[in-house]
Amino acid sequence: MAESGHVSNGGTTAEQPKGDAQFVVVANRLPVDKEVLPDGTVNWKRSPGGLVTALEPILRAQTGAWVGWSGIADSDDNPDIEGVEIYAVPLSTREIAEYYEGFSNATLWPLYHDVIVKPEYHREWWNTYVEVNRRFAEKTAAAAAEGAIVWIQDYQLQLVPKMLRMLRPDLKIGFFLHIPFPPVELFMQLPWRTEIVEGLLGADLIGFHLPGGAQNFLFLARRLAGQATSKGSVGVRSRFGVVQVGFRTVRVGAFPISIDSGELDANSRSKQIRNRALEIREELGNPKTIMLGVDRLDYTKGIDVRLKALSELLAEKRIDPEQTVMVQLATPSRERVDSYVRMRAGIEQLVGNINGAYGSVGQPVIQYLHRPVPRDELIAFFVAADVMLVTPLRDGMNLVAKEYVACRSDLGGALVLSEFTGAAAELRSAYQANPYDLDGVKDAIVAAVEQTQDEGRRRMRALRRQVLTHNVTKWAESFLGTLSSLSETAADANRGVHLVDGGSESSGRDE
Ligand SMILES: Nc1ncnc2c1ncn2[C@@H]1O[C@H](COP(=O)(O)OP(=O)(O)O)[C@@H](O)[C@H]1O
Ligand SMILES: O=P(O)(O)OC[C@H]1O[C@H](O[C@H]2O[C@H](CO)[C@@H](O)[C@H](O)[C@H]2O)[C@H](O)[C@@H](O)[C@@H]1O
Repeated sequence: MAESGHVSNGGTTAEQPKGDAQFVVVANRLPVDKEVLPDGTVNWKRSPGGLVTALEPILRAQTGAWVGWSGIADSDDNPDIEGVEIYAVPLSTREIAEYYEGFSNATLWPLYHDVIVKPEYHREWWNTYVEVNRRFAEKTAAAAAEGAIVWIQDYQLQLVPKMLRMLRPDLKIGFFLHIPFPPVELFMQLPWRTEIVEGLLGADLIGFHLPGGAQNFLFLARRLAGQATSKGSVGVRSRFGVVQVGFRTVRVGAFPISIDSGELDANSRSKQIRNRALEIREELGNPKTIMLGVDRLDYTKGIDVRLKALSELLAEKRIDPEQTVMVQLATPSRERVDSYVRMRAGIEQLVGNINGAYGSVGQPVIQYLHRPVPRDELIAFFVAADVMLVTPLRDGMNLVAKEYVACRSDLGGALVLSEFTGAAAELRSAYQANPYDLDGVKDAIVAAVEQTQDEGRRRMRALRRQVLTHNVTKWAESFLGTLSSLSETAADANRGVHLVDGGSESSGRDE
């Protein structure tokens, strides 16, 4: 890899225009969604995600800026948000097809999620990914003040750290990956694997949800970028890995994201939500058991897994269709990507098959909504659900699992959770199962349905202890605290760390 310090000496220009933001967040999407009211007026609504909730106060407390795309094709909208400078990066229809739907969501997304569907490798998609990442880097360089802290988010922007460092070596740059970082054998498929690893190594701190992702990355930094790295195990918010890039030291760590658990806990206790939860149960025909799934409609989420498990349990009469209703809330997602179109058809066919076989007139076993549900309604569903089904084949974290737990101050309900979510590492008291083992999933569902009240309360208490003490603010503070405190010099940074020399691409495996 071209050592960034070296490149920056030759490649940066003193005249690079600078902005005034001391803290800059860079993400594929802006923190607001455009809403056109019936009278034609435009309103920009804050996006509901946890990332926005956690970062907004940090952005407002200083001169903060957010660089991102508005989510609309060919738009030069640059919304005004009080307290945060917005730097919109416009994307053309072609760029959305090639950078967002193509390279981000039909190449990287399936590759990083265990190749559940086959990743597509197209050179023109890659070229557009490079172009768009460059545009994000340039916008960020223009927004950031001298010495500012910049936090780049996620797989859509993995080249931005290096591009930005070349433009602005004065910045402190953090990067966080919200999806899993794959095992070496899968990552090696990527024709542009070295460029991606080198792109990330432009950061001072690279964060993953889990230590396993951090360790996969360290191996690849040694193997593909030929850099010396630390070899010991990475801890959670501790024992950071080290990559020595020339005179620069890059830290690599695990920072599991969370939710605004306090706010959800408080909202879910309100009388209005409690009443709505009771109403939902009534509307569903007062079944003994309400099961719930809440997901973006994505093949990684294992919606088919839970439907197949339920179908077999109904066939084996281990679950009574007269006493059970499953609600599946599915937000439309990436609807122009082929694999999503196929998956939606498959899920809707399964829902139809199950209702056809086990439902009765006016009483389907599965109630399926293909649309986002307003936040308060979603909270009421969490409060109403006896069994929450979270069964992804692979998921970086899965915030839904944590949201369910935060909403159960009554200590009711049970969480069935795939082992292959990031959340499984923290939510040990859930009914965990391997989503590829259908019998295991079925047993977990039955155990959750049949749990005694005492057992349920014991498990939920333990889950809530974890979720309420580790909220999204703690996540942001632990990442940004680590980034701000990093030592400037390699000598300081590496004190006591044993580094293993890197091998080049052609030298074969070094372990
Ligand atoms: N049908 C839905 N209606 C409203 N919100 C939803 C729906 N499905 C998912 N969400 C919200 O979207 C977020 C999903 O986050 P997460 O589980 O981490 O998965 P991902 O980010 O991959 O979609 C959660 O905050 C969840 O409440
Ligand atoms: O922006 P979209 O293409 O509509 O997709 C929505 C987001 O999906 C991904 O979420 C991930 O981040 C969550 C929070 O860290 C994590 O819990 C989940 O497991 C991940 O799948 C994606 O990473 C985001 O960039 C997207 O905006």
